[in-house]
Amino acid sequence: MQIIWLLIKASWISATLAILTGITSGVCSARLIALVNSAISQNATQSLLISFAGLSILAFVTGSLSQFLLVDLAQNSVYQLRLRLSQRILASSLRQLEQLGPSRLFAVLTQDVQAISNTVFVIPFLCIDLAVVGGCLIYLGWLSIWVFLIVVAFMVVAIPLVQLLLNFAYRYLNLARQEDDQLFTHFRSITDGLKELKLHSVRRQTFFAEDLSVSAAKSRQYQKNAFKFAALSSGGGQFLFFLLLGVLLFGVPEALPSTQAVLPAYILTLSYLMGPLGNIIQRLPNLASANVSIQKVNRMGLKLAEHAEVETVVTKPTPKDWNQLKLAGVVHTYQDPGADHQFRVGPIDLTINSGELVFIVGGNGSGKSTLAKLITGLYTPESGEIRLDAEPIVDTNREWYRQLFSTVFADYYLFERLISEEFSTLDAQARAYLRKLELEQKVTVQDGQLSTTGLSQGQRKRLALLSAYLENRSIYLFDEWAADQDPIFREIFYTQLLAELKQRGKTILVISHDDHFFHLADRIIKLDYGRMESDEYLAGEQW
Ligand SMILES: Nc1ncnc2c1ncn2[C@@H]1O[C@H](COP(=O)(O)OP(=O)(O)OP(=O)(O)O)[C@@H](O)[C@H]1O
Repeated sequence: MQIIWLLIKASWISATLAILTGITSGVCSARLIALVNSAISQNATQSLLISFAGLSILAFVTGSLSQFLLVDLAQNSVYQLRLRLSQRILASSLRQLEQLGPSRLFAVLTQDVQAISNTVFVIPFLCIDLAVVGGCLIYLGWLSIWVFLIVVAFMVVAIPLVQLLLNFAYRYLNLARQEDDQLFTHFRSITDGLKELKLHSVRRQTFFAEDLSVSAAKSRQYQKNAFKFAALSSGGGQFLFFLLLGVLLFGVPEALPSTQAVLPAYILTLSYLMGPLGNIIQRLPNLASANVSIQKVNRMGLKLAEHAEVETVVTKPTPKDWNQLKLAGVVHTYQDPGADHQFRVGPIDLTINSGELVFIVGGNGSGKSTLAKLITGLYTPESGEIRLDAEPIVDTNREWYRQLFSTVFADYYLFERLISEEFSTLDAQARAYLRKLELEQKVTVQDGQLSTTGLSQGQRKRLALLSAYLENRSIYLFDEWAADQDPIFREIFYTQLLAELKQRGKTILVISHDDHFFHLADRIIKLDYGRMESDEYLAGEQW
């Protein structure tokens, strides 16, 4: 069971201790049953009373200790799983994550990790139950080896039958989990496409009836089937148990008269066993469901690991005085499985000089944002090379290289926490920029934390610009930054803000469709269908 591995991986010492104390507790419980049997069949003596009291206390202490250890272990393993998975996602290549898609990542991070943590919670109880069952079986063997063999033979037939039913449950849970990925995509459509759905009743009804309801119904059906099979296996287990009692009560005394004396003890012990055995059978479907989730997380984890970037802690300072950033024959191809055609950007040969203001222009879908991801090191070129002066950018220094860039992509994410090299002056700098960006009435800054990000699109983009300003890196990249700005602020951006950055010695790459500001660039690179159509230096000083 993979979930047990999860616990052992969290700490094998605690796991071993928990197992040992759990076994002791189980054996004590079984021994207590044996004592009860003795006390019923003989007279209750002083020594039996002392043993009974001692065993009860030992069963309580070892049982509690085992559960405490397992509770710690269980919670630690869920904690580690959450962190490990998040780290793996952070270490994966951007392209790989784009292909997996946010819905699948989100489903794994929330639903699967939750399913695992819910099941891990019942494992401590399951372990104690298993120990009790084990101890009782040993006692039964000691009472009469023949009856024990009959019980074991019965179990050898009964357990695979129950297991068979559980396998069906397991299969349906797997299908339900796969369908839930699809369902999560529809849930995202509800949250992200709320406006469009509200405004278009036919779209809303079609989406609801043909996408969401279909997916939810499939998931419901799979879950129903899964839990019905699980119920059948649990009920079947109980039925088989009573069948066993019947055989012991009515069949065994006929065949083996010598066992008559131990049968009351047998029946008492087996009846005591029913509780823990029932619990185990009931909890097995939970384990199956957690196993599906673990497989899902592992599969995702493995996939992520396959594409994990070389983890490098950036110790080398980012260069401030570089001269040239060179792309030589750089190519990126989008190879989405299922897509009938590929899109290729490149081969791109391009040299960007330090301090240049470069506009990257071209029609929609010409590859501007892809080129930006290649230049910033977010995409690894599938062929060709990027060099910063003499240094080729490879897997081991790509993380270092990325620290050169401050970006505001078209699909930027705005963090409420600001980061700056100078933490002591961060608030003062941020307030100055808030004034410059005409946001001081809307947002305040305290200890590097923005008071709100709930603003208009254009205002949020200004906050993203503020965040980039504070990072104070060598190269700035703006992907259609001005698209959401009013004409006045658009003008301010092109004529003042870019000029100030240039005066501060920054290299600036601006992806833009605003052709009436193109004359302000030092250089214009035009892309067409993934190729560089032109690279034009503009004469004269515009600033
Ligand atoms: N995540 C993606 N998955 C698959 N293909 C993609 C992806 N992003 C871009 N593409 C492909 O690359 C092409 C260029 O996209 P890109 O975003 O680089 O263009 P762009 O010039 O920035 O366009 P726009 O001006 O519309 O922002 C697209 O037409 C599409 O075929």
